[in-house]
Amino acid sequence: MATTTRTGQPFDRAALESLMRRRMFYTPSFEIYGGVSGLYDYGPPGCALQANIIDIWRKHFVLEEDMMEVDCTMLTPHEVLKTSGHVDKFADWMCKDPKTGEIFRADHLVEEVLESRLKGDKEARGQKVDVDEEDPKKKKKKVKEIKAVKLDDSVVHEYEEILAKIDNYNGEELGLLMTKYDIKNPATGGALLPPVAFNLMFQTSIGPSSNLPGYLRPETAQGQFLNFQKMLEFNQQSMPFASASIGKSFRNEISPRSGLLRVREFTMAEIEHYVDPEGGKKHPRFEEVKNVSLSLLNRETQLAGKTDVEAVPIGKAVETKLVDNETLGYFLVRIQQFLIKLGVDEKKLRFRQHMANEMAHYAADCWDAELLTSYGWIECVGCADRSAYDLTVHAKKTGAPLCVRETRKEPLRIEEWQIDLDKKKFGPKFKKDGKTVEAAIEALTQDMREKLFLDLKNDGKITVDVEGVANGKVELEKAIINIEKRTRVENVREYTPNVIEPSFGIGRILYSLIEHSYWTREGDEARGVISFPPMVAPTKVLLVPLSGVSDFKPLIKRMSHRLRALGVSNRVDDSSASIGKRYARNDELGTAFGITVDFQSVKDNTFTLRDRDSTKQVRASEDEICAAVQSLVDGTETWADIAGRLPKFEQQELE
Ligand SMILES: Nc1ncnc2c1ncn2[C@@H]1O[C@H](COP(=O)(O)OP(=O)(O)OP(=O)(O)O)[C@@H](O)[C@H]1O
Repeated sequence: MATTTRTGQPFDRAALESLMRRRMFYTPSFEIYGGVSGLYDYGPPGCALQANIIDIWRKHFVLEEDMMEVDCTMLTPHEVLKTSGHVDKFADWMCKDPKTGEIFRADHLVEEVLESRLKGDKEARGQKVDVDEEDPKKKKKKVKEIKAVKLDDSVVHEYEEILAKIDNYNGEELGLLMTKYDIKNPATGGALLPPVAFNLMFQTSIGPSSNLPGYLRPETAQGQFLNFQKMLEFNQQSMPFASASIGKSFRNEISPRSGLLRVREFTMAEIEHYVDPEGGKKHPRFEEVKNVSLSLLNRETQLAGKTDVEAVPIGKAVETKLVDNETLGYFLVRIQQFLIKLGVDEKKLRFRQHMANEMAHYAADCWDAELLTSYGWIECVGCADRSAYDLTVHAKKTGAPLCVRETRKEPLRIEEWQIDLDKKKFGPKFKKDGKTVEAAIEALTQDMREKLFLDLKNDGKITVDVEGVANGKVELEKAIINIEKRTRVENVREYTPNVIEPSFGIGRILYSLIEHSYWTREGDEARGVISFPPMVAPTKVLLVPLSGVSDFKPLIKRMSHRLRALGVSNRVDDSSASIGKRYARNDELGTAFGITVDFQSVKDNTFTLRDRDSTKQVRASEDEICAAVQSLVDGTETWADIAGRLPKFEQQELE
């Protein structure tokens, strides 16, 4: 997809990809062995960038929202993921070419084929066509592959509608689409088998005896749910509260693609915010954010085959029930604020609501924060209201009380039908079936009890359906059973909290942020610049001695030491390259500032400080420069503030 940089230039993905490789932001894993698709290693700038993103995430969420962080294991026993539903349902649809053995992810294949036909239609109508490919050779090939075939307007509309809701189809529906639109192996034209489910979890066995099957976790959430009771206790039984976790997750993606955007091992940061389901899932801090507008792409728009977004203040979105509740709305705003703090381009951010089929059956509402990149709109954060599903299924399976018990302010008086059994007669009558019969009686609904009360009154005996006993029915006489309406006083309220879950893919955010921050500075040769906010930049300061003169060395050493003591990362470039070249090399890495040591520095201990984006410089004393850098990095001042109060340094020829 053709996108533009922050300065309005056409975005050149090939140039950025080459920069990423050259400067080792990230690189394919096991490359000298030929690599494995969907696995990447991060190099020094990538690691520093990721660490800074995670650091800001911790401050923005864990610290600001007083969350409880946990670090749970990645190895997870089969039983846990069976209970959560992942063993049966965590799957994508794949289809196989029986002739070549090639495997395609069904929804991606339908998407690609329809998109390419739409491109062919554009070509046939003489319109400009974008080709999504970083490798120039492959790009040329792809352009050649586009067949200029004009489609009927109605078919164009159908294709657009399908593409707008491509995440909404199950395997059967994808199979029908493939038949209806004659979708085959794009390379050979060979017919494909119907889509089958492929579970995305990596299976393993824990321990030497291989009798404890397990998986590498596909998300961090389950570990958090299983610790719910302990965390509630840690929080002095007080609700609402949230846990948070950062760590690796693993998914055996059918066709990893688009660099860091679809990989098989990635860092996730997830929050599980537990809320009382009664009272509309209010959030105590909603008032603070209610006027913040978000760009929302709602479900109805997508169902109509459109992608128009609407800017809506979250207060209004919750009031009109477009967003299900305050807590979900609060987190959508906090997610937006976090992404903008990182330096994401606000114009390339939208929140897309999940369609009914796309959401898990138990979810009340779900929105994805999507970022626009040259690969199209990419889901970077999912934010779902998972209702009480997870805690309920784990509690049911294990018997652990994953619920909240609260003393009621006012005791609750409940009128109800109660049943008493005369155990002395009941036991001998039912013998070995006693427990089964008792359980069936216990499980009778209030309506049923009322009916049985009348039967007992009128006939002196009742008949109860009991599964697992002969005939499936038992008879009980007045002498054994008594049914009465009584008042029960409940002092404690017991409920299973609902969960709002914001789930962040750190790699997707990191890559999208790099795309949003990258541009090229025109000059003798165009040079890449990555304009990360100082707080996010992998390295904050580049220290450059004007030349190799030995007088500069102690000053550089001292400055580096001082900055380190302030917690400001810095690197020295004392190579023989020109100052301009040295700055340019670091602009590519996103290094926010440059400090130059020159002859004047030796004389009066003043230094120049250069801003990466504007290339403007100021000159001031060592103390002033260090203080300025610190406030720029922690975000208390901007470059405009610094340039406004420190003397300008005009010697641009240093560039
Ligand atoms: N294969 C992957 N590679 C990188 N990040 C991923 C991958 N799968 C999921 N994520 C990240 O984890 C977040 C939460 O996961 P979630 O289960 O909601 O994703 P998903 O809906 O399965 O994603 P998709 O539909 O793109 O496969 C996503 O928003 C995304 O940022």
